[in-house]
Amino acid sequence: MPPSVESPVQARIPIPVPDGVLGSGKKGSGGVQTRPVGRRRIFVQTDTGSVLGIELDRADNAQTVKKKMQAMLNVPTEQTALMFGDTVFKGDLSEVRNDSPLLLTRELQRSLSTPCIYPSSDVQVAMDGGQPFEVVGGVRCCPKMKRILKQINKAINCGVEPVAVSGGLGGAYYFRNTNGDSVAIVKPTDEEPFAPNNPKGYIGRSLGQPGLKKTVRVGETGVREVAAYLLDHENFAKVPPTALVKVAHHAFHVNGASTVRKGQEKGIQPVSKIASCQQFVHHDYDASDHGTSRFSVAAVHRIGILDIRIFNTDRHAGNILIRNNKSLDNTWSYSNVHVNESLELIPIDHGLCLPEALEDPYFEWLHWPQASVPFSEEELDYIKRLDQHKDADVLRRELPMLREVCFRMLILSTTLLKRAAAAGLCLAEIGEMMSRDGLEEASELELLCMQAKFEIETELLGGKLCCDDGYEDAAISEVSVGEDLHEQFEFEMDHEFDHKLNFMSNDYQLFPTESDCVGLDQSIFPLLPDLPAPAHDFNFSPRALHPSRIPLQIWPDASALEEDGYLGSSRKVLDGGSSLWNGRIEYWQKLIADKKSDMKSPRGARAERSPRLCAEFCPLTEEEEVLVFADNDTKTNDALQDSDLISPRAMSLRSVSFHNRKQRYLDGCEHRMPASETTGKNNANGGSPPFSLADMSEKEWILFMGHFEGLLEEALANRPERSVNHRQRLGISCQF
Ligand SMILES: Nc1ncnc2c1ncn2[C@@H]1O[C@H](COP(=O)(O)OP(=O)(O)OP(=O)(O)O)[C@@H](O)[C@H]1O
Repeated sequence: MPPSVESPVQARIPIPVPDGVLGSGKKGSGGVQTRPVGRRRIFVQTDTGSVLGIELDRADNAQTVKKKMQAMLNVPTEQTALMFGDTVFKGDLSEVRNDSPLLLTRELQRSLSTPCIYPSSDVQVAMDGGQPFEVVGGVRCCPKMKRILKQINKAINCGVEPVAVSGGLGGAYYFRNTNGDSVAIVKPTDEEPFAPNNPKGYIGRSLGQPGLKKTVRVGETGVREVAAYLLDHENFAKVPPTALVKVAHHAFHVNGASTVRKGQEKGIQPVSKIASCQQFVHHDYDASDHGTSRFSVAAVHRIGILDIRIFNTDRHAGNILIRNNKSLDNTWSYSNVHVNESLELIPIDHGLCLPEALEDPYFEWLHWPQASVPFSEEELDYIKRLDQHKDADVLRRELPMLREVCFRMLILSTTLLKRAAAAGLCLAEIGEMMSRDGLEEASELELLCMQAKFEIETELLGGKLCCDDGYEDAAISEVSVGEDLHEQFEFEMDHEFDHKLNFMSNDYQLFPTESDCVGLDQSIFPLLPDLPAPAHDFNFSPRALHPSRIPLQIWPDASALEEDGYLGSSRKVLDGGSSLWNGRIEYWQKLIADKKSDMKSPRGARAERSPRLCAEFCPLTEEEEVLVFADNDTKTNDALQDSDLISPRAMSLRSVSFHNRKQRYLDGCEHRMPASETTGKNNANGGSPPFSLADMSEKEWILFMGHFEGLLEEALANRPERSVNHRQRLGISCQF
């Protein structure tokens, strides 16, 4: 049977086997459940949008599928990969489920400027014999959606046309019932901004390449819309029912297609696409048309809680629809907030949530007064009942085409929400922790993540140091696991990220504050804030981060140390692993704080500024050993803080207030990062390069979350009183 040709669809993948490990598990063998092998139909989509419906036989494998694609669509099979989500099929296809859409894409998608090839206009389009609307993801939880789709199918068969939506950057269509009322908004994935068939001129990238937000790929917003609905338990935030559908209609836009191609002539089948389909919500206006101070606290909190969980990067006012429900008319005041209960807030457009890296989120509500009102008991109870690992499993099951890193993002941000809410933070404070303060600054959350990652890499490497250069050990090779798909995404940001991590390392270890150095001869401190930029030929990857290298790359004349023979002996010091390493850092800080006056010679001072070298010069006393290594022992830490043995600045970094740490980090970047690194080369949206959760192995991810939770707890414990911020924000940002 010849394969039928379909229009662009988004890759759909079979259900992965959840492994239950922190909800972050690798997919099972092949990443999919084993299903009985037999004749199946799959959809294969090229990254330019063309789709083939292919009947799979037992004997078929990745190569035979590629050959069929070549025969029908004239797509080259060389250097292409057949994939869904994170999984790449090299041969066997026995685990692919019926109706799974796969993506055939070029293996080396290195550059955003790669020219886009559009579907050739002579492609024949054929229907697969089904209804115009068929669900391919997310409907199991949504009987309401089934009813809506039934209405639409009936209307389409009666000739009711959809209406193109004029607003927004992507292609969207209101589908109607037989009465002509809009019942759903449909957004085809290949009409997203930058996608090949965008009707508004925002084209130029292939499916799978970084999209409008670099951390969400072109063609992958639809599945996120569904994810937001599935995560909105109890319809707490009122996300309208949403499903992923395969829908065929000639009204859809196909760039470069003739009228005939679009199927407007009799006998020509309409194009079908993969799209998100969301219930149409009757509304009066959106939040950009209305003064926000009359929104109820509860309504704002509900949307805010969702936004934090899903790490929404696109909650602008236009994405909150307002319905004036007169039957609920009830106006009341809380503090300075005058609330009108009749205004119902409905969140829409969640295509840019669950990014593949820590973006700068966008929360329109961040400075609304309602966000500074403490959570209610009901809200706290809801947050407490959230289970990020179960949520990740729900998404794995219902939307297996979502990438693993999205599940990690969900786990990370829900963990933040739960911990922060339990610690008494209000919505605005949690939102602020996630938000960057200006384009170039990292958020508190990013800094926590960077520190957690730094700690685990140090830990993994510290435990493995040995011989030779110590880089090619098991720990490092695990760290280096990088899948092709992630490499594409990381390609452009690796360089910046390397620098950022380096600077962070510098900050932690070799960046005393000015007060530490009062009275010292500045000329003997080449590492003060006017430190020259690090040597650019020292551009190691975070994956190859190695404690013994850290001081070298910022040490202006490291070769001199090598000549003096310091480096060889200092390696021994590191053999004890990260706690020893941390201990040396603390000890070095102590030296800076307590022994300033003893630093007589440049060489002596220089040596004492190195945590590795200080161990050679000034071994710890027994008492100091106890104190310095009691990193996680609060009791001892308290005792340490009270004692005069070590100055406050010499305490563990964990006891340094987070804001100070952030400031030092940012100051460090400012002083040390050359202009070319801070401008123009960052992500497409401007700002700091995002922190990626993708390049961690399973083992690292588990370790990472452990460290992250510990650091988060300490950061929360060290925060200033909430009420102070609360009052300030109410007074400054709102007018009533
Ligand atoms: N569920 C819905 N019910 C009613 N109208 C909707 C719904 N979802 C979206 N709309 C309308 O369609 C418009 C475009 O939708 P949406 O904002 O989701 O598209 P977009 O292309 O992602 O937009 P943007 O470029 O603003 O992110 C919205 O401004 C809104 O008026």
